[in-house]
Order: sequence, then C-alpha cells, then structure tokens
Amino acid sequence: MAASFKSDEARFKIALCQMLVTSDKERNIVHARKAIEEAANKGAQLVLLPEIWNSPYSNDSFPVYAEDIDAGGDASPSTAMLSELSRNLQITIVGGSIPERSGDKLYNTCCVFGTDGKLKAKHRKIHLFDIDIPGQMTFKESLTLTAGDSPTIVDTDVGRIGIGICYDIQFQELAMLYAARGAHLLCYPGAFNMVTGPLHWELIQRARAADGQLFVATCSPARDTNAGYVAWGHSTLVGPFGEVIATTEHDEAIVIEEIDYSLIDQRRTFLPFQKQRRGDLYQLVDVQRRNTELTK
Ligand SMILES: NC(=O)CC(=O)C(=O)O
Repeated sequence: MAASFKSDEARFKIALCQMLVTSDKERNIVHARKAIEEAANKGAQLVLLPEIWNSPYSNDSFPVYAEDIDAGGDASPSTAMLSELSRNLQITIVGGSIPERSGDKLYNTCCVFGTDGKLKAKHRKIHLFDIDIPGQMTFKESLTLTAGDSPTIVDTDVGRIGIGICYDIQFQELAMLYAARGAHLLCYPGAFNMVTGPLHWELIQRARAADGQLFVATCSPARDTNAGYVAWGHSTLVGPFGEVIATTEHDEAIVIEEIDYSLIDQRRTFLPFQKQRRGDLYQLVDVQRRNTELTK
C-alpha cells in the first residue's frame, strides 16, 4: 500500500525539464541549472531531468563525459550543481541521469537529492538498452556500460518514489515491485528514439501507471535532429487511472503540473485491484527482500 499523506502534503507541483543536450558539457550544466531555477520559481517542489543530460547519448561519449559521483565536488560538477540547487531552492531533484565512473566501470546513473541537498538515492540503470531492430534502430549500451543491480525506491518530501531509467520502463515487474513497496510516483528519465518513441513511449507509461495505480513521470531530452541519437521528446505525467495529465511535443519545454496523491486511494477504491489480485495463482517475488530475509 502507498504510505498515506496528510491532505496538505498530498498536492505539489512537479516539473519535467525537457532540455536540449549538446556536446558542450559546461553549457549543459548551466542550461540545466537555469531550467531547475525556472521550475522552482514557478512553484515546482519536485524537478525531473532527462536521461543523459550532460552528454550526448552515445557509447563514444559515455566514457568522456562520465563523472565520479561518489568522489563528488570537482569530480562530479553535474551532481554538485544538483545538490547545491536542491538545498538552496529547497526542492527535491530527480536528477535525470549522467554517465557515472566507478572504478573501472561506467554506469547510467540517476541521483536523487533531498531538500537539504543530500544525495538520497543513486539508481544505476538496471536494464541496459541493447536492441536491434534491423534497418531502424540498433544500440548496445553494454558496449560501454555495466548494468546496475538494484531497484531504487526513495522516501522524499514529495512522497515515495520508484526510479527507473528509460529502458527500465519496459519491464513491468520493476514497476509492480515499486507499487508493492508503496511507491506513489515512478520517475523515469528517458530518451526513447524515433522508432520506439511513437510505438511505446506513451503506451508504456500509461500501462505502468494503470497497472500500479500510481503516478508516472517521464522526462526526455528535447529533440535535436542533428544529433547522432535523435530523442523522441514528449515528456509526460500520467495519473493513477492511466490518464495523461500533462505532456509536451519534442521541443524544449518545462512541463509543470500538480500531482494530487489523494487520487491514488480514490482510484484504488474505484478499481480495487489490490484486493482482487489472485495471490493464490501468481505472485510477485521481491528477490531483494527474500534474500535479506534468508541471510538473517
Ligand atoms: N535510452 C534508452 O534506454 C532508450 C529506450 O529504452 C528506447 O526504447 O528507445
């Protein structure tokens, strides 16, 4: 069950910063800073950035733009900026994702910062984007990146949030696990492309929201048709009935919309999936929890 919220805490504004990403990292960081400040000035308490917002989305770029997030400071100017802004503006930031260097490995990593500027969670993309649709789209993140090995759910001032990065959204089991652990909102920084975007982007967000009866927010880079990888755009917020609450096209935009968590309980009363689920016939196994219990 989702943790309950007092009525004054149930509503807040989310901002989806669909920003243009260039090959100039410093410019990307300045640009993200401005977008976050604008969103906060317009009342957003939660800001979501796109997947790989400080670097071009390419296997050639990931090693060059990667930052050592754990070392922090100068070793990670992108996350230092997110930490500073979340503290100064007193907002929660789900910081899209950046290429992360950790020892000799690279990850596609999303950092969540609380209103005190502290890093609350770090999600390393679990499902790497390795696909081959002949003649249309081939990408192999595993050429450079290592997959994360842990789901990420985090309690923030704006609710319990489950994190996935782009291709992670294709796996409904992860979303249902987050729903079972009481998430109110799933945030997916993502950069779907011109093949998978029109096919799956909205369809899957709506499915994840309708199945889990919770909110789903996505944030894409803006489309740059000159880039090596052309993003679909269409950052979107979906409600717990699977309804699109707010969306945009493919240009730069900051989508700001209210989230009202009281709708979660209301929708779950209307459609009581949780009571009707046939646990005698099928079950979602929380492997992490089971392994923890086994080692006790
Ligand atoms: N960046 C990605 O993971 C892209 C993706 O998932 C897609 O379908 O496109």
